[in-house]
Amino acid sequence: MVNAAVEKNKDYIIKIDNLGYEGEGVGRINNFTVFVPGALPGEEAEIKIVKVNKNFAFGKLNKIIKQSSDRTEPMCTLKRCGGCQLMHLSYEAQLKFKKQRVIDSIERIAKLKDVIIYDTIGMENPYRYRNKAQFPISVQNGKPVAGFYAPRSHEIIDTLSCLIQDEVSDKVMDIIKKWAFYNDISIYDEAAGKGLLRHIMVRKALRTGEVMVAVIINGYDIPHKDKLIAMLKEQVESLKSVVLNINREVTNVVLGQETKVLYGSPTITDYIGDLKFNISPLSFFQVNPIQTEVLYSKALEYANLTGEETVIDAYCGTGTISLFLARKAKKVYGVEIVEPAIENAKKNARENNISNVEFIVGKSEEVIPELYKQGIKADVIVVDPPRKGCDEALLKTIAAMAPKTVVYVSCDPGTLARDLKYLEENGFKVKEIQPVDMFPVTSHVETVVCLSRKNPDDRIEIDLSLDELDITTAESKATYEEIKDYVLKNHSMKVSSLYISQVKRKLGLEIGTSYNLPKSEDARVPQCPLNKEKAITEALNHFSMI
Ligand SMILES: C[S@@+](CC[C@H](N)C(=O)[O-])C[C@H]1O[C@@H](n2cnc3c(N)ncnc32)[C@H](O)[C@@H]1O
Repeated sequence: MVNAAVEKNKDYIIKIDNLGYEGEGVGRINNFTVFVPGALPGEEAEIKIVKVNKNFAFGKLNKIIKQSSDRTEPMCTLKRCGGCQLMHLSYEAQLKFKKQRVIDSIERIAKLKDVIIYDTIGMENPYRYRNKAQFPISVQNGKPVAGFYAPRSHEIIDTLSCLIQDEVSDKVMDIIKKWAFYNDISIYDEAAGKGLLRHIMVRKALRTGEVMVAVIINGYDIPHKDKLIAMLKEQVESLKSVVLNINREVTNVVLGQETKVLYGSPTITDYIGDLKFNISPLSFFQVNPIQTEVLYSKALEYANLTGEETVIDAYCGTGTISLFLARKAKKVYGVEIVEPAIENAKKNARENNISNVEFIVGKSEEVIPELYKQGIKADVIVVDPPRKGCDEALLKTIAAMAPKTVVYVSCDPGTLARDLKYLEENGFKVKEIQPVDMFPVTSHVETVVCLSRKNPDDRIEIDLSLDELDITTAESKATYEEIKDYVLKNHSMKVSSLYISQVKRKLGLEIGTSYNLPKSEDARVPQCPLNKEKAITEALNHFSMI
């Protein structure tokens, strides 16, 4: 693309002003925004422009002319892996960056001023903290490779040792690559949708040391499985479970719905605090067990329970937060969409002798309005949604239920700020915000927020009929603007709200009423071209909306 400000393949000198949300340096050339992965604020660098969009460009770092005092030598030797965006930034500066990201979203999106936002709680050792590794597998030069994708690409960077994973995952990846190579196991080709071996997942329980290996395949079985099990048993200490996960779909989603046990148990066990949890391959379990204790303690503190409260834990996964809360509350309802996670949650409650908790399978935005309809009103509601944030139907129900406290646990400051804005406008006050570093050396930020009802004596201050609650919506909540930004940034194309609506409707997602689409696809209404449809579909995938 020709652009008056910058030219592709040309070298420039740039001053970096700040860090973008994905950890890239951001500066301006001729008043035009340029993202430079690897560059830091305060640095002056020589870069080559590698991509030019209408509103911004990407530069490749050639040489640092003036270095930031926050720069550190990354401990990892992989230069092009897209896994850790901030390893070149001192840990102290990473924590500041994460706090600033939260402040920016709260001010820019939620438009809230004078909110207490604490410093990010970091880790003593910000390496080897993950309890779950999940790598795609592919073939390069005739050999299997596994690792993160290079940034903005589907090229796998073969990772012999990943410094944010437990050492056991390095060992398991090596064993499976060797087993696949020597036994001529076919490897999945993403473009063709053919081949057997797709992904490897390794989970290790921090406290018990138990290890689970999941082999994700585009098929129903693997040849030479006895050899694989023998190799794993011989070399992996505390191997508790080897499973096959069947994923025959042409999709970016890693795990399929069907799992078969090849060896040992279908679950592994770990502890958070003194609570014991069963974890199955499909269930969500926080990946940083040390910081999970910090996060949950904060959530419990914010819930401020006396033993008399009815609590709802929306998006409860395997019931971890629910069980933490149950010991201090009268009754807890946990709601989660993944059925095996709810089965684990029920088992977890039994094994921890906790009986005042009820787990319900379903979408929070459908189940919780239904509970409200049945007359159940929570005193405290905890939400811990995926990145796309809370569905509006759930937020409406929270506003109608008017609990005295809402605790919002979030892994995306943008959607968090959007939802806080809604809650502030509908009866709640944001009291304080605590970022917790769950994902050191990456650009991801986890936050826990305490909100209280603005008028504590007026329980139902929002006149909201249940008919208004769109409890059937399956639509998640990346905004149209977020989808447009994604498409612009990744495909250099502008897409209209109309086109997004058309694609969402085609995919069976509901459309916000404000777009007021015609009942039939009138020939006079412009139709989304295929290339834009593909880009929008990718964005919807990215935001986990499909
Ligand atoms: C960020 S995780 C939180 C899990 C749990 N609170 C924890 O700390 O382990 C989000 C969870 O929401 C679940 N989920 C996603 N969409 C959902 C929905 N619409 N309704 C209920 N649960 C949903 C996911 O399966 C996942 O378990």
